[in-house]
Amino acid sequence: MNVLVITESYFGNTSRVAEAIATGLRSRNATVTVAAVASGPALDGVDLLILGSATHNMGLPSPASRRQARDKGSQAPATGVAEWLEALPGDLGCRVAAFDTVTGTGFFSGSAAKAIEKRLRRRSVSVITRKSFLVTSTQGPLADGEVDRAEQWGASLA
Ligand SMILES: Cc1cc2nc3c(=O)[nH]c(=O)nc-3n(C[C@H](O)[C@H](O)[C@H](O)COP(=O)(O)O)c2cc1C
Repeated sequence: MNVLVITESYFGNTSRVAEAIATGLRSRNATVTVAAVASGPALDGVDLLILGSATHNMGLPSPASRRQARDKGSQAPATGVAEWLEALPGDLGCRVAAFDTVTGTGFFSGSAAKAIEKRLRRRSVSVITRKSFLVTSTQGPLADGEVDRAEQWGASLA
């Protein structure tokens, strides 16, 4: 199975989760590529697409939230998952899962993965599953056990 994991990460935590997901998938013999969304990854030959993003202002990062992240010291990419999805053709032609990183798990924390699911639903693409991973602050690090949880989630997707 060919898997592409795409990440939008500002302080490295979402990328760390993506690598752990990839480790889990590879343990089940999947072929996995992890790519930053700003590199404009292509979907050719992909069986499973896993989209992951930091949660900003309860949803997907925007130009304004990227500036806020930059003010907090991040190396903010100029573009993200929202823009990448916008540029895609209607039918992605593969299964899609989504994940995010959040600083809280309550309703008011929001979820970038949920926003991804919503955007895809508008174009009649369903997300097979989504998961949130907890960071201890805006800059991280990830909460205890989240890397293991990400690895297990990855393995479960293969
Ligand atoms: C501008 C901005 C807005 C944020 N808004 C939220 C939010 O609404 N909910 C939340 O749980 N975390 C929020 N966060 C914290 C991010 O979730 C956290 O920075 C991110 O998960 C870290 O992942 P990264 O290292 O991959 O960027 C926000 C962070 C920034 C910079």
